[in-house]
Order: sequence, then structure tokens, then C-alpha cells
Amino acid sequence: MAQAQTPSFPRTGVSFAAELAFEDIHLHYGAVHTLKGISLVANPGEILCLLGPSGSGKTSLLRLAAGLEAQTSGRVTMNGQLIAGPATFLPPEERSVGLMFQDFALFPHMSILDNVRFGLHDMKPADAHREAMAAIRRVGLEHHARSFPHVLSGGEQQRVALARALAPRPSVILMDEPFSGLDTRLKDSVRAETLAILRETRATAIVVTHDAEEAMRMGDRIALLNRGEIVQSGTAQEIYHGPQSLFVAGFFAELNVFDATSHKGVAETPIGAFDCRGYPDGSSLKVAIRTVGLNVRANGDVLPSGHIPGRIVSRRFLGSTEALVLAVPGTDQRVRARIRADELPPGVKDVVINVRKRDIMLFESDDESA
Ligand SMILES: Nc1ncnc2c1ncn2[C@@H]1O[C@H](COP(=O)(O)OP(=O)(O)OP(=O)(O)O)[C@@H](O)[C@H]1O
Repeated sequence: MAQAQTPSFPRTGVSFAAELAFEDIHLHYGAVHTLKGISLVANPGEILCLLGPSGSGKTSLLRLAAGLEAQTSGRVTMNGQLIAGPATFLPPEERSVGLMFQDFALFPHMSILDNVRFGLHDMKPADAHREAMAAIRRVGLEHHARSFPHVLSGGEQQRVALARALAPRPSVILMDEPFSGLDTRLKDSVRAETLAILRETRATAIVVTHDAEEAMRMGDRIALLNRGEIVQSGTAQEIYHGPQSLFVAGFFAELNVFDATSHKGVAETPIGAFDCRGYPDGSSLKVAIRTVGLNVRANGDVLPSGHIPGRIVSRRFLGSTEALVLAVPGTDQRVRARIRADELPPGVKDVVINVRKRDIMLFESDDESA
């Protein structure tokens, strides 16, 4: 009778994408209620970004998924199987998760190959070697397999960390601010490479970031956290175009925010009167206008209809765009605009401004997260 083959990945188990679900997770650190009833699902093969300001609970949630910590109440499941709950707690090595945390510190005294092989210690040496080399090749660093970490650039070291996390073929890869240590230019290219590799391996990925643009670039879906709660989740487009609070709108775009009171379906602000039908007369509103939603043109002889006059207070060249600060009549509040760099001739001071409708958002002033 043929002998059963030893599985190549005895501890890490399945090597295909899994669904990871959090169900009503609460986490207390002493008196501090860090996570307040989080329910969230990462679907098989998707990249889910956990986005939020510092202290919102992103890392805590990731640590619970990894098994580095246990929640106070609630359940974590993988493919429907309980991995952490009231009477169950699987340690990290039994969860088929790959971890890539902020300080992706490689062992300095070990070669790249040994660093990547480190997580494969349960395999036969020949299998571990083959799998580690495959992971190193996948991140394009086979020529560095025998090198030590110090000869690699920051971006290359980050790719080794990715190879190390992927080598055991985890079902879910958990990444905590994986690009935060890289300079801006490197960040873009390493992020794009990482994204391509994640797509290729098809692992489910949960990526923590505090940068909305990064979340939009990477995430199939985004869950935005604030003070231990998910305030909104969805695709980048859904959240950007349909923010449910001023907090969400402000996290995804630079805004001008004006206080206004609804009157006969209209909210008056210093830069225009906006339709607010649906709000009862006398409602206190916040009118939020994305800075990219202002059209700014040099002033001619006649004020075009739908425009207001403005004066440039400061103008900063930022490469492809310019940041303008404008004074407008009837308010001391300065108005900020982000325009294309070639849009306004040099030296212009007096301008006319109008607002693109799709960049106007209304929120009630008593919105708790506003
Ligand atoms: N071990 C701990 N003991 C006590 N409080 C903690 C502990 N770990 C985290 N916290 C608190 O829990 C809250 C959430 O922290 P967490 O690190 O999850 O937030 P975060 O969104 O990842 O923040 P950052 O982006 O700054 O890393 C913070 O108020 C933090 O001070």
C-alpha cells in the first residue's frame, strides 16, 4: 500500500484564502474600552483595509485576529470555525495567519534565505528550502538569497518581510502599517509590488493604515474606525461619495466646513447657497466642501452667474497641484482650494469661485462624530 505523503505544510494547514470574521468584539484594557462591538468580515481573497486615526483600535483588532491577544467578549471565526471565543483560543501558530507588522525587523545575523525559512521550521529541510526560495523569487530577490539584511535597501527588506509572511502560505495575511517605515517615493513602488503579490497569491489580507489614500489604493473594501467603533465600511467609492458623517468626509478629503441654518430648503454659506431640501427649517447644518471642488478663475469684468468673488491670500505650488487660501466677502473664515497647477496664470490676485455640486456635502451639526 502506498504510504501517505507527509503534507508539505503541517502546521499552517490550508493554503487557500479564508474568510475571517469578527462578531461583536469588545476589548477592555482595564477601564479603557478599546473596541466597542466590532462586527466585520474579510471575504476570501479580498484586501480589507482597517483605516482610522491614531488610537482608534486598528492594531488591537489585528492583534486579536493574529491571536496575540484575546478579546473581552465576542467571537473570531475563520471559514466559520471558531478561533477565539468565550471558551476557545487558538494560538497564532494554529491559525494559518501571516503577520507583517510595522517593524518588519529581519534577523540581522541571518541570510535572507534563513530569515524567510525561519517560519517554515516544521517542514523537512528540503521542503523548507524550496518554499523559502519560491517566496523569495516571488518578491524578485533571488539574487539576494544569500545576502544579509544590511546590504538591502529599506524597500527590499520590506519585500523580504513580505516573503517571510507569505512563505508558509497563510490563509490570511495581517499587515500593520507595512509601509510606514519607507520614504514616500519608495512607498508607492513597494506598495504597488505588494499589492500585485497579494493578488497573485490570493490570500485574504487585512491591512492597517491611518492613510486614507493608501486604503483607497490597496483596499477592495475599507472599514473606517473611530474610538473603537466602525463608523463606516464599504468600497473606496462608496465611502468617498457617500460619507455618513463629517468625520468620515474629513478623513477622506480636505474640506472647507461652514455652519449654516436651513431656510426654505436652502443653506446659505459665504461661498454660495446650497440646496438642503429634506432638512426642516431652522436645522443647524455643517456644509462641507472638498477643496478640490472649487473652480477658481481669474476675475474678468463681469461676475459670472453662480460665482462669488475672492482674493488670493496665499498660493503654494505643490507640483501637479496648487494649494490656495482665499478671502471671500462676508466672512473672516478663509477658504481653501486645491487646483491644477496650470489652471491659474501667475500673479493673479482677484478671482471668481464656484463650487462643483458633487463636492458639497451636508451634515447635521449635532452629528456626534462631527
Ligand atoms: N496593552 C495596552 N494596554 C492599555 N491600553 C492599550 C494597550 N494597547 C492599546 N491600548 C489602547 O487602546 C487604544 C487603541 O490602540 P490601538 O493601538 O489599537 O490603536 P491604533 O488605531 O492602532 O493606533 P495607532 O495608529 O496609533 O497604532 C488606544 O487608546 C491605546 O492607548
